[in-house]
Amino acid sequence: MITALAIHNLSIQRGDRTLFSQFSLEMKAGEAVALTGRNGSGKTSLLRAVAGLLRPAAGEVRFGEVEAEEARARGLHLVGHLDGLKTGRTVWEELLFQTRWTGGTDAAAAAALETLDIVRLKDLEVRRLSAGQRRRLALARLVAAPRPLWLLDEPMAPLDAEQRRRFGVLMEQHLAGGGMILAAVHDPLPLPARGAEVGA
Ligand SMILES: Nc1ncnc2c1ncn2[C@@H]1O[C@H](COP(=O)(O)OP(=O)(O)OP(=O)(O)O)[C@@H](O)[C@H]1O
Repeated sequence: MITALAIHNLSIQRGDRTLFSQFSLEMKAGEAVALTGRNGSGKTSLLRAVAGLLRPAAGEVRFGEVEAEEARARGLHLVGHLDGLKTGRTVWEELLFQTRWTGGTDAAAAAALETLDIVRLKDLEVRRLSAGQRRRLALARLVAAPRPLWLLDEPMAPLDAEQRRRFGVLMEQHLAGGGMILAAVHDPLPLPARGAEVGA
């Protein structure tokens, strides 16, 4: 179980540009941090580096006592703004695939449909979903396969007011259960969160 995240002096380069350097942040269980910064400052790149999908030019990421490879394989979820969904599957097929892949049960996937309010979309192809519905499907894996660290890239952006409220409650519950949330946002998170600016 990951109970801490420490990012130390991280630098990220894309092409020949240094997006940011010497970025440091520490978090512990129960905390949320809102990553802010102008478009292109490197928020998405930072989340991908924490998830191990992008190699930083310098610095390190530690997950408390848990070894990085194990933490990344089983201790975190990254929900990006491209959502990572296969558009030809139905909602239920895609959620089952994502849930099994990340270690959740079929029963938990069924419960996640309810939690994210997408039961009636179950048999629809992912390509037919609206942006907000698609995001809710992407977020469903957070509850279908519980993992302590949520890395969220503009999670609320396509959600309407009611769905933002519902997802706010889910985030609160995750934190209350000892989870951590690191979220790239342009609007404030609907819960108490520290701020950290990228590329300032
Ligand atoms: N593979 C790549 N090669 C070169 N540059 C890249 C590559 N991927 C991303 N970039 C650039 O890196 C910069 C940072 O992108 P990133 O998506 O991390 O920013 P962001 O802070 O999340 O932005 P936004 O607020 O617009 O979502 C951008 O200028 C982007 O064009």
